[in-house]
Amino acid sequence: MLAIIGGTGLNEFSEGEVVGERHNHYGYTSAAIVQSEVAGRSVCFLARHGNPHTIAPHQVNYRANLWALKQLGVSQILAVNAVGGISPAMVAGALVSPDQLIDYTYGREHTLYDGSDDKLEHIDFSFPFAENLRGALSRAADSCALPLLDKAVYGVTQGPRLETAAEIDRMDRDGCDIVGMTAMPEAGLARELAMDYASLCLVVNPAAGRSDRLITMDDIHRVVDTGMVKVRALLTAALAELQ
Ligand SMILES: CSC[C@H]1O[C@H](OP(=O)(O)O)[C@H](O)[C@@H]1O
Ligand code: HPA
Repeated sequence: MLAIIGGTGLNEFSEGEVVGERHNHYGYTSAAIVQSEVAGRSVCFLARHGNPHTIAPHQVNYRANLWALKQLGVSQILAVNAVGGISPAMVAGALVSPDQLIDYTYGREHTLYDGSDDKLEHIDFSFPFAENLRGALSRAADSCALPLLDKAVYGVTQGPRLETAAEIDRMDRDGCDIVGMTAMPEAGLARELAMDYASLCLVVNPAAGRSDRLITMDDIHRVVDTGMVKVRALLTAALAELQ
């Protein structure tokens, strides 16, 4: 089974049946998980920030979300993320499938190996995003004639505030191309649970200090409104690729 985790601007993917439990031993999932048929396959959808969108990125219960998806038999996750653009190619409106990440978050419940049982594994995380899913996204982008940038480092910040210009300069020096607040611990937990995970990012603003304007939510929402139409088309085509 494949799951889509929607972020800013993607609260619903399609109508469907509520499945699974909202509560597990990690607490409550962000929202009910909804299952439906898309492109001839069964897909689960979970709204990361709740529906309506009220949960801040540092307060998302990533462990409950990932655990609940695993219990439903999910083995592949396509995550949707709104991000800021750092490097010049990452302009507002661009679609990006990152191949690497750097985690700048802190204080989040970021692992299932928390001492609550006797288990401990040090998972390999050299390549955080699954190549089979990234390949499907690239083929889907070709079939929809939608440009998709498939090499980018996603820097994950704590939020919910946006970054300072100096923080973005530092992230640029570190090699980050895009910045968001949610890919970790989500991607790490997916790996701990042996689920393939890839991220489809929509660049919704130039990162702090990367344009001559301040960042406003109005500007972001304008990009989200048009960009999510492309995201939905690309996801639907990717699901067909993954049959
Ligand atoms: C200025 S919008 C910030 C918000 O959008 C992104 O969320 P998501 O990855 O769930 O689409 C970013 O990480 C922040 O949480
Ligand atoms: O500029 C940003 N910074 C962090 N997260 C974001 N999510 C969308 N835009 C941004």
